[in-house]
Amino acid sequence: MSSPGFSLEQLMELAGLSVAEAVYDVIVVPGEEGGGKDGGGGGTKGRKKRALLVCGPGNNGGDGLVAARHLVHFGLDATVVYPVRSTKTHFVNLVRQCEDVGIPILERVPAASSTSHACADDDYHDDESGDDGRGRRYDVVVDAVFGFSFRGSAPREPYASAIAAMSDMREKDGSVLVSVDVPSGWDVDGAGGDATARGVDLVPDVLVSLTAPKVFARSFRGRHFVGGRFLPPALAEKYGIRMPQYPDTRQTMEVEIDDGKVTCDAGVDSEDWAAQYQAYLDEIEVEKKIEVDLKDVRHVKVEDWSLQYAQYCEEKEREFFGSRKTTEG
Ligand SMILES: NC(=O)C1=CN([C@@H]2O[C@H](COP(=O)(O)OP(=O)(O)OC[C@H]3O[C@@H](n4cnc5c(N)ncnc54)[C@H](O)[C@@H]3O)[C@@H](O)[C@H]2O)[C@H](O)CC1
Repeated sequence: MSSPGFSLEQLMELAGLSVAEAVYDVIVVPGEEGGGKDGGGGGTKGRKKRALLVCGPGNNGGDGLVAARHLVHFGLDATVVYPVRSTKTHFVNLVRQCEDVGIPILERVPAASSTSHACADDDYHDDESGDDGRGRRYDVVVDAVFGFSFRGSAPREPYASAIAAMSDMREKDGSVLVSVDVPSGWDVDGAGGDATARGVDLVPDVLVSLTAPKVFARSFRGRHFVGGRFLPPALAEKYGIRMPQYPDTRQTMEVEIDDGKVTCDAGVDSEDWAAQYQAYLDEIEVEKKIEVDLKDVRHVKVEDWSLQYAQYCEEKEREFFGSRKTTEG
């Protein structure tokens, strides 16, 4: 089988673009002040919509950096929080690309606007802390702290505080909270409630699943987009991965998973897709035939993802056909 041949950089660019598209759809209302096609996402009338993107140490954080840049191109005002900067060249470049379009890079999540002026801690009023001192309210906060490689019982600092601060902004400022791939601190194979039990109090309004929804998403109750339109159809077909039928040029589509039932109302063949996707979920749950679902692929290190993915598929193919020969023969 030939490798899909994508580099991590390419996948991340497409993933981040999907996130930006979903964020735009959620917060920019056409015709409203500061939104809509006539004025762009930032609009020429009213103030620009403001996005705060909180980026973690891994590739989930990279998706956030990419999304920030696209949001600026879409006309929004973006600010990035990147507490611990990766020294990998690609990430250094992503930060530079953000700075080149005027995105401030902060080290800490600013206090919610409703508390910032009352905050006794003067740290909150210097550039290092992140608060611009104007009690700025963000229309949307993007949680790109941890994705599918989050491990352990609880997030370590500085991320535990960053996650708590995002929740605070949602509660106190009414910012829309959008999580990238997996809400930070949630168990990718568990249910959302598990996180609360572990003291992670983050409940996003919106989830953008990349490539395919992970297991926890069955219990997610907010708005749910699937993005990351890059899996070659032949590969998806060969391994039974039901991909969304993205409409026209869209990078995302909105879906609904309600008590395990998948529905979606966007685009071409969406009804077929919903049925197929439901079958896929059932299949991976019960049959465990060729397990090339993304739940397993996530254990592959994302660096050199495409090569390892191809090797993984080959291995599964050998296992499947090998065992079938033994059973049949
Ligand atoms: N689906 C796709 O095809 C693509 C998905 N992408 C995104 O990549 C992330 C997964 O990236 P990865 O680098 O493997 O991991 P994370 O970003 O989730 O985090 C790893 C990072 O976090 C640290 N860490 C883990 N647990 C803890 C903890 N308890 N406390 C503190 N720190 C922790 C760990 O040390 C690492 O530094 C996926 O979800 C998508 O968003 C790609 O962009 C490409 C395509």
